[in-house]
Amino acid sequence: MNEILSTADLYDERGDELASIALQFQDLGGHSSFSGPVRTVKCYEDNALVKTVLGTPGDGAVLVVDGNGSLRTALMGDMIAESAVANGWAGVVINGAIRDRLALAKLPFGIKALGSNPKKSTKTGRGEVDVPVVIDGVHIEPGNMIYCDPDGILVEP
Ligand SMILES: O=C([O-])CC(=O)C(=O)O
Repeated sequence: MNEILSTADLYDERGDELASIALQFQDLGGHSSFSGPVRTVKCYEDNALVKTVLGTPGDGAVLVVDGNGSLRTALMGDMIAESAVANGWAGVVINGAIRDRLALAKLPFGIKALGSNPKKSTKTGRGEVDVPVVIDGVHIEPGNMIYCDPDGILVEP
């Protein structure tokens, strides 16, 4: 995202055309302002799909991971995040937990997540890729634009 245009400025310009996610995510990456077209993974305490998708070219997209809000296992750590950076992803929004906070904070990457847990996720590959997801009542589809900064998250349908 253009660092000058904040989500608050964007909201003032566009209003309720943009959906705002009220859930209070933490900013855990080295970039706290980021935006891009959405791709999605829906999974539950299993991060094999997150790893696979972030290991493919991101072309500036933001991966929205609907982990159903579980804080019991980490859906991303420093290795997966480093691969995402190398593959050109702009960032991730994880409705769930991450781990390796200290390393993630140093990466040139946007990360919003609910919190952290050192416990690994399973890796069975269960879940879905590029399906519509709902986070805190906001419907998010692959291809929507998402704008993130320290104030919050706006989704453009
Ligand atoms: O492998 C995992 O489940 C997550 C992780 O620790 C990493 O990305 O480094």
